[in-house]
Amino acid sequence: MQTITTDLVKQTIIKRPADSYKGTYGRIMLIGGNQNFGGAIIMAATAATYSGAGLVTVATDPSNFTSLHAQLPEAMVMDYQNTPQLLALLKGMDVIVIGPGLGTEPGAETVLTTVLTHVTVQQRLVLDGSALTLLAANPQPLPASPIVVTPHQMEWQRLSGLKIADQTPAANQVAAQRLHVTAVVKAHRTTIYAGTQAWRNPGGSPAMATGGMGDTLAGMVGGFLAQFADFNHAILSAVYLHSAIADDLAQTRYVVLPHQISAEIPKYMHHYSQL
Ligand SMILES: NC(=O)C1=CN([C@@H]2O[C@H](COP(=O)(O)OP(=O)(O)OC[C@H]3O[C@@H](n4cnc5c(N)ncnc54)[C@H](OP(=O)(O)O)[C@@H]3O)[C@@H](O)[C@H]2O)[C@@H](O)CC1
Ligand SMILES: Nc1ncnc2c1ncn2[C@@H]1O[C@H](COP(=O)(O)OP(=O)(O)O)[C@@H](O)[C@H]1O
Ligand SMILES: [Mg+2]
Repeated sequence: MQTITTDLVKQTIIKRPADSYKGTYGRIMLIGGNQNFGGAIIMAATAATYSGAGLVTVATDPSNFTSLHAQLPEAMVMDYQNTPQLLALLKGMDVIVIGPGLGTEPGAETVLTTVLTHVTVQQRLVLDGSALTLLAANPQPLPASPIVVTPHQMEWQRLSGLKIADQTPAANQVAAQRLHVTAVVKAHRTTIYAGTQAWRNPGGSPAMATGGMGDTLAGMVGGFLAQFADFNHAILSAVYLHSAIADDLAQTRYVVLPHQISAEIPKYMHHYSQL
């Protein structure tokens, strides 16, 4: 297993060409946030936007529109239950993140199925949180698109069938290959599996153990995938930076909040782009 290096991150986060515009940096849709978990999709969308995604659309429960806009006026919104509009907007997306705060009610299952059956091979897909729990409870075929899943250990148990105690690197690798996904198995030391390759994230601390920390990572992964061509390197760089920022903040803080990480992302990306 390789450790993710700063070299990989600095090679991934490149200087922006002068002759570029918002379309250059990707169109991303983040889908989730039911009436109870609006914060999750707000945190994910904030992370995607602060990661530099060019155009951000959030498909969520309408009860979240105002709070989302108060936090993130850069984002566009739509009602995730409006299937015709969802299908129309999905077509133009480069990246789709689904799951943060989506919940597991039947309506959420319908949204997930709509996305899984319409996403194209050109689109990159991030499956997190409730999307993984729904998939595990009711397996359905995954599209041929590049897919990354970002489970915590219980979500990975549900999805892979591996009990937490059995989630060894070798078993995780086999499971990721069987699912045809890149798997970011989150833990104190997160490990990432893609085909025959595996990486270990060197950072992270218990100061990160706050609700929304994974939602923020899912948004960062989506934001990086919207901009950086190499699929796995974009994912690895997002995982690395998420915990690197948290570790720096934790030097003077007992707990690090997800939105504090998002606020730091542009500064850290600038730093790595200059190296
Ligand atoms: N502000 C918001 O809107 C927020 C909304 N959120 C959204 O809520 C949705 C549900 O996501 P979820 O992760 O909260 O619940 P679920 O999938 O049932 O997993 C929890 C179960 O797994 C167990 N467990 C064992 N190991 C574990 C581990 N390493 N890490 C974590 N859990 C571990 C754990 O064990 P226990 O804690 O009981 O010991 C418990 O039994 C999802 O859409 C998410 O995006 C959240 O992000 C919070 C902020
Ligand atoms: N003790 C810890 N050490 C390192 N990282 C941690 C620790 N606790 C939590 N994290 C990180 O926080 C995130 C938690 O993700 P997740 O459980 O999905 O959160 P949520 O769904 O509430 O947003 C993961 O990136 C995980 O690696
Ligand atoms: Mg989560």
